[in-house]
Amino acid sequence: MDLSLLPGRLLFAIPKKGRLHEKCISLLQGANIAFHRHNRLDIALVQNLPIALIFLPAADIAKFVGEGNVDLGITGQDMVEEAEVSDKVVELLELGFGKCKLQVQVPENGTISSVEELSGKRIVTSFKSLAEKYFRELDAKVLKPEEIARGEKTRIRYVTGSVEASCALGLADGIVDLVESGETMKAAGLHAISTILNTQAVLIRNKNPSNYDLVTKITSRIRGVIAAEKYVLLNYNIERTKLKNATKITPGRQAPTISSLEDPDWLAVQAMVEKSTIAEIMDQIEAIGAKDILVFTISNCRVMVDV
Ligand SMILES: Nc1ncnc2c1ncn2[C@@H]1O[C@H](COP(=O)(O)OP(=O)(O)OP(=O)(O)O)[C@@H](O)[C@H]1O
Ligand SMILES: O=P(O)(O)OC[C@H]1O[C@H](OP(=O)(O)OP(=O)(O)O)[C@H](O)[C@@H]1O
Repeated sequence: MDLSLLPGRLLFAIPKKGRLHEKCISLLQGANIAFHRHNRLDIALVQNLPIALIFLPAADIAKFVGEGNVDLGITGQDMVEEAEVSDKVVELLELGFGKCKLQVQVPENGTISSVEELSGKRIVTSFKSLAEKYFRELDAKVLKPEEIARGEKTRIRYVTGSVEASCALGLADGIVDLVESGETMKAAGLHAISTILNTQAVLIRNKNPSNYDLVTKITSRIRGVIAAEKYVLLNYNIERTKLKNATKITPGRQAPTISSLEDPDWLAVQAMVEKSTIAEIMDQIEAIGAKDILVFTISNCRVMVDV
């Protein structure tokens, strides 16, 4: 990595591959952060802003942002917690993708049905520090001090992947692993008995970024891209007498835009609506008499909404 190119540039770490990578690339495109990544290079200079993109494993980004001199990064909240840097980074935005849960799982046909029964037994995971913290607190409640003093605490073993096979292969009594659809857990004959945390991809910065103004600009652009993906613009016409009922259904983000029509008995309404609810919303307003219902996608925006 040719570090001579970096002075004066904000360092922005992006997952170099894996399930978060593609979404991150489309976020950068939506935020007009233009770059060309040469094959196999882990650094790309942004052409239209003083930024250098650093492509790293998602598992390492939290450490580089929290303890290194990387200013900004995108990774999973689980990675931030696992890296034990949550006190060293500032979470700027939840990005709405990469959602999953870190859960304690045991064999469905086994004898263990609660986490308390796992205290003192064997756990396998790729999230060693999170699992150790969780079971240290559990052991303190469940085990006697003399049992802990005798070393009878829960034993946490680290594996890099295929954690779900650990019970069947006799290495563990339970596992701590991520669950998104639940397919892997089900296929492995496991079920969840406790959730340690919910996680999604986040934009994080370190406590003293090299360029606050640029961090603010990037955050605002990415917030706009996320909001534009989450919302659509709904337009429709409604009789003036039904406006109150209609705007209860489509209150908009701050308030709906109401425009008059040539026909004094009718009004035009425009409101932002969450994409995930648009079909149901259209059903409801059509049922009360809305006409000419049109939905427009938002290519980009700057609105302060929870994303
Ligand atoms: N089903 C899932 N399995 C693993 N990680 C997931 C899942 N769903 C969302 N994530 C998020 O993605 C992060 C893992 O991304 P990462 O790129 O490190 O691994 P990966 O997608 O499994 O790719 P690779 O195995 O090539 O490293 C997790 O920490 C979590 O935040
Ligand atoms: O609930 P699901 O949608 O099935 O996803 C959860 C699985 O995905 C991840 O494994 P990954 O696919 O990254 O492979 P790995 O086991 O090598 O980590 C994770 O470790 C779980 O095993």
